[in-house]
Amino acid sequence: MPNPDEILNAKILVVDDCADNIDLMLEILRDAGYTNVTATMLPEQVCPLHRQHCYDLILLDLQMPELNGFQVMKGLKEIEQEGYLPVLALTAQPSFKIAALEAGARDFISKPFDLLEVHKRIHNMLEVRLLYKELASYSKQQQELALHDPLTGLPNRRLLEDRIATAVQHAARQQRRTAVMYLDLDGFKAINDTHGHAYGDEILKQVAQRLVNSSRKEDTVARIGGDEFVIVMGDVDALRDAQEPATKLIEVVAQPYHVNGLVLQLSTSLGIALYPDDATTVDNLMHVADAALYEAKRTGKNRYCVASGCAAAASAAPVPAAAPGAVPSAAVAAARAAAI
Ligand SMILES: Nc1nc2c(ncn2[C@@H]2O[C@H](COP(=O)(O)OP(=O)(O)OP(=O)(O)O)[C@@H](O)[C@H]2O)c(=O)[nH]1
Repeated sequence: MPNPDEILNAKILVVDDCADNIDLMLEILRDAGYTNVTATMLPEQVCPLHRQHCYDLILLDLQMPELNGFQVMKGLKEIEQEGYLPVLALTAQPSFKIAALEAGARDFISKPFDLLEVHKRIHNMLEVRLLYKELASYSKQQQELALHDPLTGLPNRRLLEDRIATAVQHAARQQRRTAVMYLDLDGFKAINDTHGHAYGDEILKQVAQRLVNSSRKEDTVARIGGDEFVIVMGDVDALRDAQEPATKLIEVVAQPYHVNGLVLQLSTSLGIALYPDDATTVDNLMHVADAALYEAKRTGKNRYCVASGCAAAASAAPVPAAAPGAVPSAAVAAARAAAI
């Protein structure tokens, strides 16, 4: 529920073609403690002003010569993105009251003003408006959470599948390819076991950031499980367009990590599947990329394999040496041993 300060700080616009009416309303609002109040005598300015300031309340006179309040509300409806018209209509015409509500106003105040009624209606409307905004922002937050991984902020599996489907549709229309790259860090369990889960979390966040920084803006980088990430590349012509980025990703993951005064290195394995060469559905692309990843793990880790012929395309990205003063984890040691 919005608190009294939030209500008094709400953004209010007064619209009236009569300067005396504006002065009176401004005085009423300021006396009541409202701090964020502006006014205009130009009805054609209401939409541009609302687009810019997103008012919590618009006190709108209905009878104005050039553009009346009903026309202003029509314009506001077109630009109001949240679907909530924060209009309180001001009218001296009893017959306009219902018409104003039908046109989208939330409530009305009759002229001449009854002070008590003005205060109550404005307060009640702001309370509902701010509550509506809180709910809208909570619901947006919930949607974000449902589609993103809370640790890294990356898209989760649900959003990833959607992105693959979109990329595949686009590729089908353009007669192009889509690459799905499935990454799994090598020996990550040992990092958790040696340095603790919180330390592992920090590494995962840094890996996520590096993958994002090394990918194109239009690619999707998702985290779909513990130490598993997937990158979707659209607009791919041939396998080599995925192989070069794959090598780069393996290299950036292998750069040293500085966490809690320790320097640590790790490697990653990666499987590549191409639409439409290796599979044509989202599930199958993921499945085939996962199988290629498994092959990369099986043949020594710290490399990529492609779905169509892993052995031939296996990358020989070197396992990085530990930096001076490094504390190599069991994971790195294992990866290095596997690569020798
Ligand atoms: N820190 C942290 N660890 C996680 C999280 N989710 C899963 N894990 C751990 O990540 C590890 C994943 O290890 P695996 O991929 O199974 O095994 P690995 O040691 O990486 O071995 P290979 O994949 O064969 O190289 C497991 O120990 C999980 O408990 C998380 O959110 N944070």
